[in-house]
Amino acid sequence: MLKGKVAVVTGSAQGLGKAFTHILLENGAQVAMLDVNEVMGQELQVQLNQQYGSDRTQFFKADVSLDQQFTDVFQKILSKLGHIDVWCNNAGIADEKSWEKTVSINLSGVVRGTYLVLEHMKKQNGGNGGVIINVASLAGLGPFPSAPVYTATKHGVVGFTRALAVASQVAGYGVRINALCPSFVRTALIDSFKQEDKTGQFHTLLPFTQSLMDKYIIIEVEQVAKAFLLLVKDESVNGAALTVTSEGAAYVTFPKEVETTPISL
Ligand SMILES: NC(=O)C1=CN([C@@H]2O[C@H](COP(=O)(O)OP(=O)(O)OC[C@H]3O[C@@H](n4cnc5c(N)ncnc54)[C@H](O)[C@@H]3O)[C@@H](O)[C@H]2O)C=CC1
Ligand SMILES: CCCCCC(=O)CC\C=C/C=C/C=C/[C@@H](O)[C@@H](O)CCCC(=O)O
Repeated sequence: MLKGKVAVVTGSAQGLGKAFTHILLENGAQVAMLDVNEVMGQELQVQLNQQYGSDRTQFFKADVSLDQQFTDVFQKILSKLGHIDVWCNNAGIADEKSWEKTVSINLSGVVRGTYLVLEHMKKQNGGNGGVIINVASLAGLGPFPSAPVYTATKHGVVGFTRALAVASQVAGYGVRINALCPSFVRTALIDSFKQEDKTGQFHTLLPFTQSLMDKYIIIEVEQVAKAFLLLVKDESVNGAALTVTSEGAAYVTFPKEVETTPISL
């Protein structure tokens, strides 16, 4: 039960972020929705307030790639809701043509959101601790050939999450940080990634991408939301990467040492 808890979800106007918002509300939390899409965000807030009660959700427009805007909205959320117990860096895009934008949202936006809330949550600053879930991808664990920059951002999210989780444990922040690594999920993002204005030079790999989608079998947002809730609730989990595929959810076991093959120079 998350009654009395305050959660923030970036990219919550649709897709996975909307599903995370629903499951948080179903479990009693109050949710601050943050998204660059103001129209969809405000429409969803009206729907959710009707479904769960008028004091349960608030929408804030913000672009996670813009430092000052994101910081200002963070302060607004804090002043309105008082404290934050759960933070989900979910906002993300897949655009190999505008690859700098992909990096600034998928990686820089995650770092920015994490550092903003960490200062509030960590016990050294008088915080009450909390949990941060960073949405990566299976492409954060292995190469997704048709989207090398997207792959790089998701690998970065996994690495950043795992490193910060250890730092938090060693420093005694009282904050858990975990990565969520879904396979293909039925949202607008994977549809958009079939368009040449998103795939750029890798448009020729579309048949390969489709074969990968067929191999991994597209899953539904609700399946990923259940895994998300597990990371929110299980206070024993820190520094984990939780995969979600058509076969279910599974924690990644990272090798203690990377396997190498010596060569003579
Ligand atoms: N759909 C999939 O197959 C998978 C998605 N993911 C990740 O899940 C996360 C959510 O993706 P989906 O729900 O599929 O996408 P989506 O496109 O359905 O939703 C993304 C949401 O993020 C918002 N957003 C985009 N840029 C933003 C920005 N700069 N600032 C604030 N909000 C912004 C959009 O307005 C949208 O509401 C992303 O990080 C994505 O990489 C990971 C694995 C699989
Ligand atoms: C760019 C569109 C992104 C869509 C959203 C996602 O994040 C989907 C990620 C889903 C699957 C990624 C699979 C990556 C697999 C690699 O680890 C590697 O196994 C692929 C190599 C090809 C193969 O042998 O299957």
